[in-house]
Amino acid sequence: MACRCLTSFSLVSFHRFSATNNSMGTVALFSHIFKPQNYTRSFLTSVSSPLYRKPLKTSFQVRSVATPAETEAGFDEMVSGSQRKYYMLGGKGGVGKTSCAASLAVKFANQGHPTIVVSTDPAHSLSDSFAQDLTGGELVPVEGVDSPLFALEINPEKAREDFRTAGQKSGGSGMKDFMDSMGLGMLADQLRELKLGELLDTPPPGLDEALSISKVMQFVESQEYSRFTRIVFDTAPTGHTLRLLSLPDFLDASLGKIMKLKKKLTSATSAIKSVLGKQEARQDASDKLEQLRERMAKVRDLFRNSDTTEFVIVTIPTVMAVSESSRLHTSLKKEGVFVQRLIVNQVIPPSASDCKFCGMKRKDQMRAIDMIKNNSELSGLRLIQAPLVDMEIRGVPALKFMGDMVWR
Ligand SMILES: Nc1ncnc2c1ncn2[C@@H]1O[C@H](COP(=O)(O)OP(=O)(O)OP(=O)(O)O)[C@@H](O)[C@H]1O
Repeated sequence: MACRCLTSFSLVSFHRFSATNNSMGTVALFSHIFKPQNYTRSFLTSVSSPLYRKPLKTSFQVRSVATPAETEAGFDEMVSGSQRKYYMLGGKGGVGKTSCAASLAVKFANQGHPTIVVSTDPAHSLSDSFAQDLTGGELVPVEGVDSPLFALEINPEKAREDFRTAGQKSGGSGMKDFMDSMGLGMLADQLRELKLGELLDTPPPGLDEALSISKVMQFVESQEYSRFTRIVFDTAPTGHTLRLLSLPDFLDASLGKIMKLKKKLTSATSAIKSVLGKQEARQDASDKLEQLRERMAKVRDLFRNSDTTEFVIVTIPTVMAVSESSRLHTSLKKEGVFVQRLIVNQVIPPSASDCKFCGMKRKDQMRAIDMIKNNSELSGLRLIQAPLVDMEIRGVPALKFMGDMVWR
């Protein structure tokens, strides 16, 4: 007999409706279904299609995953207030970071927040998730949402290429332009002046993160972005993201060293010049470096300000993913980054069928969830369980569907 244990969260009906209705009709259908009071009746009517011989006991299945108060995300609190808010979603590869980030962005936009969703993952999947072409490294409007929602896939491939070609341009002016575009032009000047040009010859490790940081600096400073009240980051798997968060400190320290070196060189040169009687007035470039340091400090403070920024850890109920999430939380705490929510994604709903595989798998998942509850790093976080659905979550209506399950 076919396994029907996941059909309580079935997207099948959604796809079948999509084929015949326009997308707005589909959105309306799903917002109706996912009002808690409508769960039972709507599911019974929507999944009791010829595809399914018997009506499913959906009320039992849905409620058993979704009812405990501790599993609610507290979305009201996330959506309240017009102050600019940053949400970073991160975790192990493949756990559903993009789906959770995209669904959160759709939900914010549908609640009236002009929103940007930014991917800092070099292997982007925002375009796949929204089923729209969002590539190109620029803000692209997402279709099918109520308030402005823009997506941005930061393009590290292009940045690396630009880096290489910029270095080859005559006089290094290309490199200056490139670094300027990242808000780091001053650094290029200083490196060249200090004859540290070779540092600019090959793309340094961390260039992807530096690009993301430069974007964050633009969000903080530029008028162009000031109207957006929610910015959601779909981050890269753990290692990359930790580098991203520690980069402002690293750059700050490097800039500090460069400034010290520069001061030494400047005082040595001016001593020689004064001996030779050639004291000349010159702009104090250290001021500009100092400016850059201040901007870095702003980004660092932004990451660590619990009033404006929250990191949401996404995981799945496996021992390996839970262990990594625990380590991630330790590192985030060390970085001073505020975390209070943990999404456990792809939880198999309790099965009404006799599928042995699903039963075993669910037991295994429940053990991993117990592990979370007993883990000193994770037990204090608000645990949000998101069910495994039986189809890929792609396109705005599907993301809205997911958002209404996860972000309540
Ligand atoms: N709750 C869910 N039920 C079913 N499928 C899901 C669920 N969450 C995510 N998926 C699917 O799992 C796959 C991976 O999801 P997603 O791209 O969001 O993960 P990710 O953590 O961002 O991955 P990566 O680390 O590769 O960027 C996608 O095909 C997505 O549709």
